[in-house]
Amino acid sequence: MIYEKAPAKINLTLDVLSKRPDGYHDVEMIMTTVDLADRIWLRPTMDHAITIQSSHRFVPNDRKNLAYQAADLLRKRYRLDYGVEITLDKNIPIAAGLAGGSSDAAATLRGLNRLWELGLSLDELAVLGAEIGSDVSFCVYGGTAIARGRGEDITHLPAPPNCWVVLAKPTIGVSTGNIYGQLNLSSITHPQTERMMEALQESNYDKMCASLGNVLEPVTMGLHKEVVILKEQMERFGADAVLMSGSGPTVFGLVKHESRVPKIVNALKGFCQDVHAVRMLGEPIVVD
Ligand SMILES: C[C@@](CO)(OP(=O)(O)O)[C@H](O)COP(=O)(O)OP(=O)(O)OC[C@H]1O[C@@H](n2ccc(N)nc2=O)[C@H](O)[C@@H]1O
Ligand SMILES: Nc1ncnc2c1ncn2[C@@H]1O[C@H](COP(=O)(O)OP(=O)(O)O)[C@@H](O)[C@H]1O
Repeated sequence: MIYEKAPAKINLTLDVLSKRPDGYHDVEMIMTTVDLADRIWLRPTMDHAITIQSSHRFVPNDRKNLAYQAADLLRKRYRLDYGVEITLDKNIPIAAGLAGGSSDAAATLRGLNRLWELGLSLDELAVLGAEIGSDVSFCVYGGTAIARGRGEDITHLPAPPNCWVVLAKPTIGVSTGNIYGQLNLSSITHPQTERMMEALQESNYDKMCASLGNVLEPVTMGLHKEVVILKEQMERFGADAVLMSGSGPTVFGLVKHESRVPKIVNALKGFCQDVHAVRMLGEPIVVD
């Protein structure tokens, strides 16, 4: 039995550069992993089937599950007929902008590479991951990186300065495709991606806070007032800087001083069920 941890990501920046002929968008986004993770167990079976067991009733247990698609892709690409039972212990909120499904797929690729002794590098797994979804390549490595192309072109960056991350997800789901579809490219205020990269190089917390930006935030906020309210509340209760992650609806707040975290968490819990206070992970996943 193989165990893998599948951490969530947040977007420190998210810029959209252009719409592509294939329907996707060219993006430029800085992502980092946080210590909120799904747990995945991979158990070999004799029946040549891929099965999914999940602790969460809204997670599909068939081929719609991104972890299933990861196993299926490896089996087809390397002409294998091994059976595997994939058990998912979900902790990352679903359809939240935190890449939970993508991280499960990435962890399944890493884990099956070990279980089936395929000898693939992380770079090779990241290329395969791009066939499953735009965020899977980043999730194969974890850590901190700038992602370009449709998200699959990864350049590693230094870990962010240490701080707390308070995550809060309102009880609405958003469709990533719908949010990209409603973006008006001619009226975008681009985030300061270069400045964020400098902040990470310099390990400058204040500069990192001042450089947060996500062009999808106004789109999701225009559709869901809950996100606007949550961001305002997090700022009011004392987070140093607040941004929506990915296509949302999760909002995260950066907090330098640990003593301020309980007050923010308790205040948010009054009107939002899904609240987590976690640390940045920041460093890439290490494989033996
Ligand atoms: C917005 C981001 C930011 O990290 O994440 P989430 O909010 O989903 O976590 C990503 O770009 C989401 O990546 P991912 O969730 O893997 O998206 P995919 O399954 O590949 O695509 C879902 C849909 O989003 C749109 N899409 C996605 C990526 C991209 N670069 N351009 C797009 O236009 C397309 O309409 C696509 O059909
Ligand atoms: N392993 C998985 N965990 C969560 N959701 C999954 C998984 N596999 C497929 N999905 C589907 O993907 C959709 C988006 O899931 P998720 O990755 O949690 O969101 P996001 O891309 O916004 O971070 C969900 O609606 C769900 O039906």
